[in-house]
Amino acid sequence: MAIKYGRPIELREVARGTGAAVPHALDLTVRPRRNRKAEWARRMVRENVLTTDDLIWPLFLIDGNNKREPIASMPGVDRLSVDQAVREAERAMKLTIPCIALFPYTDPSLRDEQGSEATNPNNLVCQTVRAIKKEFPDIGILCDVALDPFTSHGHDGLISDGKILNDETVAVLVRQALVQAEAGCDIIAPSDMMDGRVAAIREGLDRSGLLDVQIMAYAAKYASAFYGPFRDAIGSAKTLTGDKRTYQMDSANTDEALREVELDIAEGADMVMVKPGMPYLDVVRRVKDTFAMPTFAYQVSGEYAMIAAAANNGWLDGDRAMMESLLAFKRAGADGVLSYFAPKAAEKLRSQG
Ligand SMILES: NCC(=O)CCC(=O)O
Ligand SMILES: [Mg+2]
Repeated sequence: MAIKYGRPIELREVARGTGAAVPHALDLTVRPRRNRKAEWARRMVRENVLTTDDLIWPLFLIDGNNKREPIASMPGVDRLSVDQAVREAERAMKLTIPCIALFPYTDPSLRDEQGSEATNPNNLVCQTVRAIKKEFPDIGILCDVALDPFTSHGHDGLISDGKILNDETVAVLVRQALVQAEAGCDIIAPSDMMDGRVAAIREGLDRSGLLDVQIMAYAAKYASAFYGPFRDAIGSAKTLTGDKRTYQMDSANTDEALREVELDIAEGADMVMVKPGMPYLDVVRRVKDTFAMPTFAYQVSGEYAMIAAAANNGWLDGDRAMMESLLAFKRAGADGVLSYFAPKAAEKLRSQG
């Protein structure tokens, strides 16, 4: 007898004699709805759970003091001055969110062709890392490595004749990773998609004695339309020339994602990431099943904006859509999610006890 998912396929033939006793009842041995009949029953058979441990909270930084600047395309998300970022780190601690991620809005006067501010040991990111670590040494801090918040052209790397240079960029990224790690950052997260950057950064960290600094590689990062609001947030939307398709992945591909992830693991990544999130859950599943590595997904700004905007219009229940979208990452096999919903979701999870 053929068996599928633990049950004989010919079940209907073998299971029943004369049918059910209740009038009008269908002759069904198996009724999947029984396991959904009450909340306690649903809890008993629930396969995946979201907890605050699954959340990484990205924060946007801006120069100044006691400043919070709303981002129009990301309702509910602000750019924060260093002191305010410290307060949000405290909020994350209290909500038991294990890790925050930092993204700077660099003053336009500090942006140049080379993204020089990226390697300034006193840039906004490094200042914030030091300020947070001083007050809250026990929260994890992730810093992005890429040049786009710092370049006048909005690209993640150095440009020559319209071409993004790989190897020259990697050398700068190593220096960027080092200033961040020296400031006290716990996880270096290269998001630039240059080839060979994970190996180069690992070597740079090890040579500087920063052996415990982890690397979370944005291993499969796609050239996506869903990054729009993020580019508003860091101020690169207006300046970006062209697109990022010569370094970020083509959304049509998944085998290529496996090759990218495999390379980053071989080069020393401790954790890998797929980005964006919701439109790429198939990639998350394949990566997790293939490599069994700590696997993260980034629910990016456009995904946040879609849900937030629809909720603000009364078109869907924002809280339920948020929780459903986050649980979907767990179902796809992710160990955690970078999400702008992190504090709101954590508050909800904690109120549910
Ligand atoms: N390197 C970080 C990002 O590009 C974030 C994109 C987004 O949230 O849209
Ligand atoms: Mg790669």
